[in-house]
Amino acid sequence: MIEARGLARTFTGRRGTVEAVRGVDLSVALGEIVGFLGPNGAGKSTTLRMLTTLLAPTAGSATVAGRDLRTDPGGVRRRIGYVAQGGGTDPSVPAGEELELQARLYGVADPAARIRELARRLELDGEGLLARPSAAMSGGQRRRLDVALGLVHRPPLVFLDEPTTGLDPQSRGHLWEHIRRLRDRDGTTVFLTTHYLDEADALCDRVLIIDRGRIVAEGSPAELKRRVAGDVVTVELAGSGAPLEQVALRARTALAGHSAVREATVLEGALRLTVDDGDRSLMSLIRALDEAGVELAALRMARPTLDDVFLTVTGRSLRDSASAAA
Ligand SMILES: Nc1ncnc2c1ncn2[C@@H]1O[C@H](COP(=O)(O)OP(=O)(O)OP(=O)(O)O)[C@@H](O)[C@H]1O
Repeated sequence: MIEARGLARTFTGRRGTVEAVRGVDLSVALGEIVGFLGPNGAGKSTTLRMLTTLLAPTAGSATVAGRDLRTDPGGVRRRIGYVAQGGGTDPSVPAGEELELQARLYGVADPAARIRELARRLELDGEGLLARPSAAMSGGQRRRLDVALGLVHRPPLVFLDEPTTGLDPQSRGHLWEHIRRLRDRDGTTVFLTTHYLDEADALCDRVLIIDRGRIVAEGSPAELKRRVAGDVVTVELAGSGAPLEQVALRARTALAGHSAVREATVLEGALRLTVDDGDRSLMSLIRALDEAGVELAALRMARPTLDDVFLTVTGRSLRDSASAAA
């Protein structure tokens, strides 16, 4: 659905040159929900604006929905939907009229039927809702209207720029459901940007992490977390009279040669392990400790977050970078 090679964009202004996107390669397959994750200013919107023909690349090439970005931008536009950050509705125009105008712009065959269908799917069919201007809607309703506008012409590929920014947790979860249904029911490919770690994790089949204009990691959320960070296992020990620190050191020695253990630290009388594929290695860790006569009080496994992944590949926390730039 998307193949981009060496996509780059430089902005030159009075304050100098900004290399917003520095040679991005990416592939998106049919029917995937792909998340573009990165801190503020990483280059997400610039990449999205290039892929949607709104901004000309300084270098590189891309095929989007089967059309060449440079030679056939009109073809790309007809085949994609784009929902901008903050949407594009006129706050004073009734929602139904906005949808109708959009349907006519794209030459949709039976606009009224398409609008009814979209309103039903995106729960905009409540009492008098389409007669209201977006200024008189809740944040969640307005966002669903933005998405409906991007879908009027049934595009096989839709771009969503920070679709849930500013929404309360309930409305965010609600919109995620709608986005999943787009994929599951219509096979629509979704490419979205976000700086929410939990959103990328919960919603996306695949995540591309961008930092300072470059893609620094990609994979499914589970793959990324497994590949880059391992799992964190905390082993609490039963002393049976012996000082815990001593038992912890014995436990560490027992696991020193274990193939899944990457790192073992004694911390406040417990053993903290970073292990490969915790799900599979947990049983053999317990066995090794048992064979060494180490008595366990409790065992906890925590999954690394996408922030751990970002930390591993960039040396910075995405949370800190995001709040520092905001
Ligand atoms: N028109 C422009 N002129 C100059 N610099 C720009 C322009 N648009 C973007 N930039 C710069 O390019 C870099 C990338 O911006 P971009 O908006 O793509 O980041 P982003 O990852 O989408 O951030 P956010 O999460 O805040 O939307 C930033 O340093 C930004 O200041």
